[in-house]
Amino acid sequence: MIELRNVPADDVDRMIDLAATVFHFRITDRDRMRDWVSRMERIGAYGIGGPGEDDLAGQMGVAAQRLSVPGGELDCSAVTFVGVLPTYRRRGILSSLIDRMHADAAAAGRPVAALWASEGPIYGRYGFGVADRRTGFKVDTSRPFGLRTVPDDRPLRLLDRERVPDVLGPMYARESARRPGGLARDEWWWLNRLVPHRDERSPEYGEPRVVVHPEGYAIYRTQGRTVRLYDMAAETPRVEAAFWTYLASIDLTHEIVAPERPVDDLVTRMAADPDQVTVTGDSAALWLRLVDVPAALRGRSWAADDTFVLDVADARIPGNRGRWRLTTGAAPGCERTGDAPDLALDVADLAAVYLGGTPVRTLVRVGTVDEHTPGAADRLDAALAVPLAPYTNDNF
Ligand SMILES: CC(=O)SCCNC(=O)CCNC(=O)[C@H](O)C(C)(C)COP(=O)(O)OP(=O)(O)OC[C@H]1O[C@@H](n2cnc3c(N)ncnc32)[C@H](O)[C@@H]1OP(=O)(O)O
Repeated sequence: MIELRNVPADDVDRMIDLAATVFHFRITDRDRMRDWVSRMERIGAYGIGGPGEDDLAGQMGVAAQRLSVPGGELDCSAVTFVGVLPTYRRRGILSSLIDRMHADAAAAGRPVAALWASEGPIYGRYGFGVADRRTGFKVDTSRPFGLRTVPDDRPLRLLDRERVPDVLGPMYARESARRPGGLARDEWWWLNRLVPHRDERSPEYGEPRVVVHPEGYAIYRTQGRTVRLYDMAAETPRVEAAFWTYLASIDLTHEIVAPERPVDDLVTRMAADPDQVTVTGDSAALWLRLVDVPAALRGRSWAADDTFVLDVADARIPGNRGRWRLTTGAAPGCERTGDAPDLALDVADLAAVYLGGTPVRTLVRVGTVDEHTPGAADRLDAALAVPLAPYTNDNF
């Protein structure tokens, strides 16, 4: 029998061991991991009455987060550290952890949940959709890297790592207000996840370097002739051009790799010689779940005044199912209705379009959204439109 319980603080090490087993990693810094897991809400699936009495068979961590959405922020359950031991897999433990997480999020008044998936096929069945993507670039800087955008010429300066939370925090908050998909970063997150002394995933890279401008920052590391960009925020394209120019002109380096950039990053268009920029990847980033559909739809701003009837399917949260009259515009509304739907879609597809990263029109073409009223998909896209593509750079 499996019983779900909150994991007490003195079981945090068991969670870390379980994670190392299921994700196949060696624990190199248990203290830092303990710090991180201790800060989460923790749900454990304990095996009761079997041979492994009181086994921790499965687990989920949930951080109480804030997700930037068009026009503001929403409380969000940020789901992480999910695992089920190989000896307990495929008996419904993950499904029960997800149901418990949904119930907890609803009770805490969090209209959305979000996660990064270890594998693409896992979370769609639970109503998660890919809300934003990341693009990777490689820039050849073995010859001068000219830009068509005139860089902002105010001076850049290097910043000590310890000052990162204070100096970059407000800049990141402004970036999140401009661009949906950002998660709140506290001091611990900045120091331990954005600028740790060592990048555990790519330990060949050196110490983090942080370069700041009055209207932005870039975090990078170097290794041999390569500059790797980790994070960048720029309030204007000219500031962004200043950072690309800086990164391209670091002495003794020949290339920039930037594997985790927004899909609308300007570097490909700014480059005077487009052949110097290669797109190296495109991958799913944040998976979003609308736990409370009407609250989530009322909780973002909209780019056009319109009204839609949406027929929403949801295999796991009955309260979301059925027809909703969505009013977009200055005073958004979302109420139940019996009227005929303009569009019918699964809650996972509603999550995929929610931040403006995927056009509804595209999902109609894919065949997963039904357009009952001709033109409704285009109208909803106009209402969902955002000036900057959604982007999440915190893989939690
Ligand atoms: C946010 C994060 O932390 S992402 C990290 C997720 N964790 C991992 O990838 C670590 C390694 N894997 C595991 O620990 C486990 O296999 C888990 C957590 C992915 C799945 O746990 P389980 O308890 O086995 O899942 P559960 O039995 O509830 O499966 C429910 C359904 O999802 C399906 N499913 C589960 N995992 C997978 C998968 N990796 N790929 C495809 N389908 C899957 C099952 O087949 C089942 O389908 P069904 O309802 O049609 O029969």
